[in-house]
Amino acid sequence: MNINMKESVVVAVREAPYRNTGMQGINDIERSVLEFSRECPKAVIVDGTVYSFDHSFDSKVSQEQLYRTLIHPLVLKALAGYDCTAMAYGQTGTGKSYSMGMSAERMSEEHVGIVPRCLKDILKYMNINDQKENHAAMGEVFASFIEVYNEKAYDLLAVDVNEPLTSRTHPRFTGGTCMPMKSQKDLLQILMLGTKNRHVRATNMNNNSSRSHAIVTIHIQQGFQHSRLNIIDLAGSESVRRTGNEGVARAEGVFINMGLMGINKVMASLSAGRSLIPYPSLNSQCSLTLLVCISPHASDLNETLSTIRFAKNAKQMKITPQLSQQIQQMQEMHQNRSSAQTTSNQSITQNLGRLLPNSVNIRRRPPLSSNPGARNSFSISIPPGAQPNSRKRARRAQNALLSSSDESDTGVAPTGVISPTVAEFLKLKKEYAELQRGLRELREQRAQPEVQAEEPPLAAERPQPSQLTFREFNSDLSSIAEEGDAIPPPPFRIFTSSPTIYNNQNAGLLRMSGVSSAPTASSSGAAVAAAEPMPGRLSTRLNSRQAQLIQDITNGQDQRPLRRSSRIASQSGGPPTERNEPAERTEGNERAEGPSQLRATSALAAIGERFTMDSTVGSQRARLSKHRAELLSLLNTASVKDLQALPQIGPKTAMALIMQRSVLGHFRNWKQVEKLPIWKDISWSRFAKAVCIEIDP
Ligand SMILES: Nc1ncnc2c1ncn2[C@@H]1O[C@H](COP(=O)(O)OP(=O)(O)OP(=O)(O)O)[C@@H](O)[C@H]1O
Repeated sequence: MNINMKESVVVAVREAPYRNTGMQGINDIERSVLEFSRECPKAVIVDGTVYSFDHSFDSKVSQEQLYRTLIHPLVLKALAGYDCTAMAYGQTGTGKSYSMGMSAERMSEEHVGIVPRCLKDILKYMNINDQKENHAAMGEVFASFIEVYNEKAYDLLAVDVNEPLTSRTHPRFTGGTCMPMKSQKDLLQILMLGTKNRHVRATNMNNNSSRSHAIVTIHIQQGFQHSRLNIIDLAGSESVRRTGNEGVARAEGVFINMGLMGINKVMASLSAGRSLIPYPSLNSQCSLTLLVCISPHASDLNETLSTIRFAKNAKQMKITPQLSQQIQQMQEMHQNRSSAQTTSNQSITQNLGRLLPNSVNIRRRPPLSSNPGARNSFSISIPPGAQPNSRKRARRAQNALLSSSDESDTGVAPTGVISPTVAEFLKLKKEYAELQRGLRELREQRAQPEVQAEEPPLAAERPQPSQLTFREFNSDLSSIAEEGDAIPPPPFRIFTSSPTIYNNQNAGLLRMSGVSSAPTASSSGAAVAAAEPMPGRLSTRLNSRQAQLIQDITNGQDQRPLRRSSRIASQSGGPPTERNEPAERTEGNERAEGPSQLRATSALAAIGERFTMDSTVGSQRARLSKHRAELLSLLNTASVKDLQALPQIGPKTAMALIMQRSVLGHFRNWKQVEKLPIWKDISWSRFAKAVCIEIDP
């Protein structure tokens, strides 16, 4: 799923079922004023006029579909650190509370509403489970439940719910009692308490009409990062005449309408570009998803049109979602610490460009369009007198709408800010998969003898180990492993399991045909050309090869091959470079790769050196220690993207590492890294094995 973190306002419309006939469809007595068309899923036709929103749901939409399409992206945004609000608006009795899932009464799976579904996903993504020990949890989740009744806020979870939050005992609005959430059971409890305490009353329009605006806030705490997901069920707009309310109920109705008017004013202010809005969940930095519920009844047409107007105005709001301040500070810290990273990222991109086929797209996103709120909020009117074939015309209009909204989609571009967000994860994951595919293809090409014979790469053109970028190096590791000719056995216990480093996801398996298991420098060129795909597990193969090599070393025959660049150089007739010699770095290279990049590459080069280590235990230990230090410094400076180039580090782990690093300042040692709550099950030991830092020297 592609989520635009900067998409500010999403507006959807949902048709309510018929009040008397339930879901049976068109009522005999009252005609429906709403029409939906499959060809134009974003539009709703209200009494012949087409209105287009971001989503349009008829009365048959399930709660699950509604949640997945409309709210799930908001949950991901909240997890990525944005404050978000989902709000239901509409006439009384049109299903706002039902959609939002504010009630604890009807909890069969089919009818579960938005609040429980949000919490379920948030707990899942944050790895919070009350059945398990929460050592692997990514943070904590809390929830509060308040209502605004007759213009006063009440904490529905407080001991004394009749004490308004704004009273003297609470000099400042506190946001209500926050309860820790570890499971759906915890949520059910607060929903039950809240529903019990919330003001509801039977009216002519709804047996269980909410008389207050209710707000469930899910607080997501990840390190210093605190984001909120507000889920608001507004009380329904009502006409005193139609509800037939008298006395207190009538007064409530007046307050409800006043409150809704206040929200209208806020929206007008936001549309006018003002940013100082005294509403925590409806402001210029909070992503908003608005669900408007409308009635199909002809007798409700005025209210329906008024609701549609509200929705159209909402779409005009100028909202720029911002990461919470703490995250922004952390990002700044991170950017300062690795200011050279941008340059290095660029060089990674350039270098990857060299390595990858043209089809692999690693471009940055284009900048944000100037007015993102202005799209998808338009309508086409069919003049009432212009029948008889208004439906046909409406459909034509819809088609026009469809194509124009598609065009506008391409016009609105997401931000160019590279933030460690869920969208980034998804995008990076995709990019990485493409990248690996590209590398595989490239390797396959390289493995073809005729290609090699035609254009042997010159040693000078080949990137030397210390010049390699992060991913190149990784790919180099795997391609070296694939060539399979150069891997020395681990002569002491530290490396007994080190072959897993080659067995990362990049590794397509190749075997050497017609060459010995430990080829010499002179044979290695031919060996590369003779490489061919071989099924099976690399680690198993390496183990048998190790055994052979251990034997060779024990017999005093050091047949370690030269490094890859040397082999290639010898292939092209040039002089082989010195084994393990640090690559010469030109001035241009220095500039292209920032310090952190150089650290990254040298750290990885240290991993590479393991292939050609001397056999003395002392020097091995010294190298391992250097390698560990360099890799740690890499962990302290690398970006989310770069971290993912390490074996066993996926987007989530990379992001979690960055978060932890921001919280701790930097990682002091590997023990500290090992203790981080980000490693699940055996993921730490896998990672430690894969990057060869598993045993303290
Ligand atoms: N899509 C739906 N499917 C099944 N039942 C629904 C649906 N929408 C609403 N209902 C039912 O209609 C009734 C009124 O819905 P609900 O109380 O959610 O309306 P509301 O808009 O919140 O009203 P109010 O503003 O007066 O509180 C409830 O009994 C609810 O269960």
